Amino acid sequence: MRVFERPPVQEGDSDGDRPLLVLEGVSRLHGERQVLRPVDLALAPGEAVALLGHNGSGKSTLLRLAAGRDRPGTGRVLFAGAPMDEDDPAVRARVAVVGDAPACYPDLTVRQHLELVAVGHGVPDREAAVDAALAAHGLTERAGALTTELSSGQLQELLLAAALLRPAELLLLDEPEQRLDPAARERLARALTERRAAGVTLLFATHHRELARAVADRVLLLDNGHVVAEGAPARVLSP
Ligand SMILES: Nc1ncnc2c1ncn2[C@@H]1O[C@H](COP(=O)(O)OP(=O)(O)OP(=O)(O)O)[C@@H](O)[C@H]1O
Repeated sequence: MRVFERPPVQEGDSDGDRPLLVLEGVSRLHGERQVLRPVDLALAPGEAVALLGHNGSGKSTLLRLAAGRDRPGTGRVLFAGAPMDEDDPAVRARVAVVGDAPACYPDLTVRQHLELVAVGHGVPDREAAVDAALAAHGLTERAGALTTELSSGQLQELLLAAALLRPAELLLLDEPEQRLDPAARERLARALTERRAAGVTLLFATHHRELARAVADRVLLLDNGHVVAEGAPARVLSP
């Protein structure tokens, strides 16, 4: 069943058609094993691309390289025309990442964690923005809980809420649907389609085809480190 409808893509901004994120011949070896074959990928501003593939096919590897969290064996990653550098404050201000390792402040409550993110990124009308983020991610009832007291699904909601609360031009998400129940997955799909409609560029790995269909303009199918198919979700993903 088709659960989510995708809104149309908005017109691009003044950067025109210049890609926001480019991977040029990016590959990765682990020891002797080539876990990612050379990949070329360009994301236009406002484009949403989903990475799909079996466990171990190379999705997280590609995302870590795209985020500048890992260095490619060959090739290079460019963000807004310059080499991707995750330590560059300008890049940090423009790129939000939810990786495969949860990172939270253990001594803060859920609300305090989101407030800190909001302060750090200069979110306007902070209190209302935090309230909206709590509601959008099903966390209103848990606002006063310590982050260490959350269930694994609630923790994932918090990581997503923090990434989506702050302004970002590019969102890099590794299996954002992990540990979420069906209602939370629907909230996630809504939140991502809203960001996409607002012109945010998205690159995300997922095992959930419905999420890819709902959110992505383009899908890359990975198999054993190779990109084996690329195109519109309706073409690449079987019904
Ligand atoms: N640090 C590492 N050392 C050695 N091999 C690694 C390392 N990290 C990843 N790999 C290997 O690289 C391959 C790709 O892993 P990756 O995590 O990118 O896959 P994935 O598509 O994200 O899988 P999943 O869907 O299970 O998250 C796997 O075979 C994995 O074992």
